[in-house]
Amino acid sequence: MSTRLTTLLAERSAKRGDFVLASGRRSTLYVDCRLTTMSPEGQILIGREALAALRDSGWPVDSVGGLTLGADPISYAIAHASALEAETGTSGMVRSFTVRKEAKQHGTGKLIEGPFQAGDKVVVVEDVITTGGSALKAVEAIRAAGGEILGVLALVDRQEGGREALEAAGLKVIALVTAADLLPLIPPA
Ligand SMILES: O=P(O)(O)OC[C@H]1O[C@H](OP(=O)(O)OP(=O)(O)O)[C@H](O)[C@@H]1O
Ligand SMILES: O=C(O)c1cc(=O)[nH]c(=O)[nH]1
Repeated sequence: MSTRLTTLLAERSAKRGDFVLASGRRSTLYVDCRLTTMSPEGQILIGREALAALRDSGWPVDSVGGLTLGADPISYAIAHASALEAETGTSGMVRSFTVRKEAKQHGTGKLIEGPFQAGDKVVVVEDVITTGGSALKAVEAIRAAGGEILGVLALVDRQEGGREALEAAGLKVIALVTAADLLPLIPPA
């Protein structure tokens, strides 16, 4: 993990305050990853580093995606980086997709949008893991649609039990940055 990505997350995304989280927990730390993942520099760094982590894992990944919205810019950056890598010749491209929180109520009625295919070997993407509940929701949706889950890739692991919950469900977890990496870089409240 580059110091630059950790620094970007600490400077732009990490906030101290009083926050209610997706799980209903309260926390004095919030990592608004979108401020980093949707920025030009974040897109380049995350695409490059997340793809490198996937390649290092040895997982034969066909596609990446997770529960909208946090996962989306990360998944798309990985797909983009894989296309750039493929231009220089060595590795296969990685498709990206989005898992909606609820199936669309009109049009195609899809829960999973984008070029996901049944039979894909999938890495589930997360921006933040807290309890792991959102990643597990994505895993269920992808399995129900015929995907095979290789593991979970998160930008930030808050180290609050989510990794353990995912591992207990038989899923390997890769995190690019942890709360322990960020906390020393954030000013006290
Ligand atoms: O590990 P968990 O306890 O599930 O918490 C982490 C999730 O919480 C946030 O989603 P949220 O639904 O708040 O936001 P989003 O719609 O902006 O992605 C974040 O993007 C993760 O997906
Ligand atoms: O658990 C959450 O909902 C959560 C934590 C966090 O640090 N950032 C975020 O976007 N969501």
